Amino acid sequence: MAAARGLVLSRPVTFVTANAKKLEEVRAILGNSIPFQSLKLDLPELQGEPEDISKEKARIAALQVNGPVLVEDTCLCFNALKGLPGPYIKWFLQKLGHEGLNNLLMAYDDKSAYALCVFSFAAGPDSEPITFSGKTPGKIVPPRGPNDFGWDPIFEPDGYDQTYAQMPKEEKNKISHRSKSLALVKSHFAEARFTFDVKNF
Ligand SMILES: O=c1nc[nH]c2c1ncn2[C@H]1C[C@H](O)[C@@H](COP(=O)(O)OP(=O)(O)OP(=O)(O)O)O1
Ligand SMILES: [Mg+2]
Repeated sequence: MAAARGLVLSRPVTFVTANAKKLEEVRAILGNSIPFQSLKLDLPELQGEPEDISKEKARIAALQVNGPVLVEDTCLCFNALKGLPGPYIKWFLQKLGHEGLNNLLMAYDDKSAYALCVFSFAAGPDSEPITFSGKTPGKIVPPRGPNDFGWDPIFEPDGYDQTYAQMPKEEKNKISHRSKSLALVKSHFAEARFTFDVKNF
């Protein structure tokens, strides 16, 4: 029955990430719009363009899970640095900290930046992943607010006088790179009329 209406996923989608904070936000943003389970795996990451990195994560995840997966890769891109650190932000943050990231822009007047989240969905190990990108523009500022998620304290989205870290979670989740990307994932699932074979869950 369901098969005639669209692609049937015989298993729930597994969101694969090693980052508990990402998972928390994805849960809050998706609610029960897409049933998913999560798996904590630190997937290897290619170097290159954000979409390619995200797609490759999805391929590896789908092989490991042997079923439908969602993954995402998040970038923080400084316009003065032509988009860097971009996908390498994790290592820049780890080595330089918030202050060092601010210092990278010391030589430039342009402190503008954007947060980019690229989700990839692979229906299984033999399917080509599809990507969904969400971008939120802002600027890099000295850290303000709680230091509990990555570079949130140094990213002030355009139109706000608070950093991501200072904003209430619901507010961040309304405007974030992650929520914009997930909005596209949701509409893809709605349009593709994915149905879930519930008895297999
Ligand atoms: O909304 C965010 N607000 C602040 N910081 C954030 C956000 N989202 C990711 N981040 C941090 C985590 C990591 O330092 C880097 C992205 O790297 P990225 O490879 O995508 O994340 P990850 O390795 O922590 O988890 P995963 O296992 O899903 O790859 O930026
Ligand atoms: Mg990662």
